[in-house]
Amino acid sequence: MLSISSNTFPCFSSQLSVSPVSPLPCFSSLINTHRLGKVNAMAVDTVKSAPSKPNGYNHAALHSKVEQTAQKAGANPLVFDAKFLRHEANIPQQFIWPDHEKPSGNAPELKVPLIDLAGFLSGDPEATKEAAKLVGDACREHGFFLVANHGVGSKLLSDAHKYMDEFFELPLSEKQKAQRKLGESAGYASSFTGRFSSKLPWKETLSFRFTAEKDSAKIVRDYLLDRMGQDFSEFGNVYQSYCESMSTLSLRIMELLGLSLGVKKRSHFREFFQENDSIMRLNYYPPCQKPDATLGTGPHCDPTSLTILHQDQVGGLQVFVDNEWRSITPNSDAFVVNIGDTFMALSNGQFKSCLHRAVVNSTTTRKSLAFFLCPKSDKIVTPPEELVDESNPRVYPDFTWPTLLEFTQKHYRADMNTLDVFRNWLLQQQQPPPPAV
Ligand SMILES: C=C1C[C@]23C[C@H]1CC[C@H]2[C@]1(C)CCC[C@@](C)(C(=O)O)[C@H]1[C@@H]3C(=O)O
Ligand SMILES: O=C(O)CCC(=O)C(=O)O
Ligand SMILES: [Fe+2]
Repeated sequence: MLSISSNTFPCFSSQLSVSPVSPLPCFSSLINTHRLGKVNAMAVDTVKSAPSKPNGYNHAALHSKVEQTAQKAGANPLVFDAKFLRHEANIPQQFIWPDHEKPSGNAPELKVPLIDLAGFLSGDPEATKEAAKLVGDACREHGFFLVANHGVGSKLLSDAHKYMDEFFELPLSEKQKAQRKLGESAGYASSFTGRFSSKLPWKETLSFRFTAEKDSAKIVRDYLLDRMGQDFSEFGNVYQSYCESMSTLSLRIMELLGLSLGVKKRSHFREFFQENDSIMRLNYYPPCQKPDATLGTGPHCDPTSLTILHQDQVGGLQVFVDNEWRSITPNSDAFVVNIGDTFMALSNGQFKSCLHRAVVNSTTTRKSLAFFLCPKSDKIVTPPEELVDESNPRVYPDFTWPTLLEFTQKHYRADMNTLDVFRNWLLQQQQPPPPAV
């Protein structure tokens, strides 16, 4: 029988009153885990949720207390070893999501537009106009669309899936050579057992940084070789090429987004992201014997700018539209593209960063490859002036991506309210201090 006694100290309890730059360390006592040893927890909580987005999802119940769990030297952390857990009839309590967030039955399909990029990529003006219109409609409605004839080779895609399988099938100790450290966004994580102490996602992830800057030409390859050793040279080459293709594709999509928003210079957003500093993430969802009790990835809006996702044939991605969860049917010839919070801010709120999640199943491992486009660190996230006027005043204050990234890695577990909470926090920082007494 699983027993957990979590005794977290609310380090930060008052609303919007924390500095995300210097969290106070605060330790709680042991959490006993299902034959998995013990973990010492550090609860770094944070800012509470701002008023929810008007999409009908039950935000009220989703208070955004972040519990980030740190390992204290000498303690055995909770370990998510899918080799064993995939067969367990009873899953550890930490993976059981609250009732209002549990996946419920069948999610009807969401028909998102499939945009054929062939004409646009070859410079056909009519095809470009048509693609920009479809993209614009989808982004104003929910922010999700598919792209086909995207120019990414099928061999590169199948290699990316093949090497991903090989990596995640390695023994846990091998994968842990690339262990992700607390507060960092790169590395291997078996669930987020060292980071959160409840609502754990039923997944393993491998994340790494990609930058389009010329002097970091082999950043992905070098990282993977450095962490995993020379045997990973082909793995490194494949993911270096994959990220380069994703960066190129996302810049083309940025041009379409510029056209559909009607900005004066159609290359505005393409240029903004030219030297992007992005995150590549491999999501590996093992089977789970209690798929209705847990989630592979919890409900969230991506804090990043644009996500380009390739999901395998298993299915599990769901989007919250018109008050219900809807599924996006896998299509191996297409990428799923979605707007993230940072682009929502860049479009002055016109394009939606929509709530989504990934469910798991009891029989089949599922994989998805997510490229999260992010601006270079010094770029100010501010909408072009033509998107701001008297009837469309500024919705979000200026910020830079590293500030939002740090917010999600250290202070606020990304969910459907990240952008609102972040905006309120930024606005609060800008208030003059109260007069001295
Ligand atoms: C900047 C990021 C944080 C997350 C990875 C990228 C973009 C999406 C974020 C995430 C997927 C949103 C859901 C919660 C999260 C913790 C996860 O389940 O993976 C988020 C990622 C993260 O913080 O690691
Ligand atoms: O696996 C999926 O389909 C979605 C994953 C996701 O939303 C994410 O990694 O941000
Ligand atoms: Fe996502």
